[in-house]
Amino acid sequence: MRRRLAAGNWKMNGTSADLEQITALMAAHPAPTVDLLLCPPATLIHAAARRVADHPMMLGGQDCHAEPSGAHTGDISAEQLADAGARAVILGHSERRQGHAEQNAQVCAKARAAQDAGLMTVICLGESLDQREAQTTLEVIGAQLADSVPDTATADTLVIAYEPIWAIGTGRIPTPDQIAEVHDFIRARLQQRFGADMGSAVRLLYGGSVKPDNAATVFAVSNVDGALVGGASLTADQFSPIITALETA
Ligand SMILES: O=C[C@H](O)COP(=O)(O)O
Repeated sequence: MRRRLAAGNWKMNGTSADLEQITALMAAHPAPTVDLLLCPPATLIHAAARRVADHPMMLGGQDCHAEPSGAHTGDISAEQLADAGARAVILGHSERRQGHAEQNAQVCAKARAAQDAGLMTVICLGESLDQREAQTTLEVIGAQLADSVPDTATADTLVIAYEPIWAIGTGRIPTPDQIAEVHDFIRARLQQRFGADMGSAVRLLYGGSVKPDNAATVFAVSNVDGALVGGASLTADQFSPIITALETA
């Protein structure tokens, strides 16, 4: 039985004043029955970690470098994220793939580094609108999955997030059938590659315009074990009902 996971990605949003949202979220969910992960900007991880000390909420980074240290100005290593209090890291988000030209091989190297640092990895996959319209979605997802996920991944350290690029921040969301098709495909590919036990244990998140009013519909879909939420994770008022929908799904 996979434990569900509600993950929030603040992207490049938030300053120390927004730590109050984390406090409010913990107050609203003192004993969550699903796993919670919040990925604020790196500047807030340490302070956030102090706030969540006595709460099961996990904190995560939004990217890491593949090397543990060195001359990489502006980058952050997985070890540094862990040292700041992170227990997970998002990797291969489409905003990194597009805005920083990240390739699958880089994502894979980062995932290995994150695993070495003891971090859970949330590896993002997703097709563009052009790719969906050209009916190459499964081909694209299959290639990203094969080349972004390291052979050394384990069920405890690997989470996959399916995020169609055209659904991110647009208010446009795939139909339940479209989500099911991709999630079932990812599940089958994981089972083929890693065997039935591990392939069945890896959690699969959907991401892209998840909001309080559509969360229950998304969570009812086959092989959806939770969500990676962007905009609606920025405030406790918006994120809390999504967490509740997952708890009651
Ligand atoms: O990482 C989160 C996703 O990019 C989804 O963002 P969104 O919920 O704002 O569409």
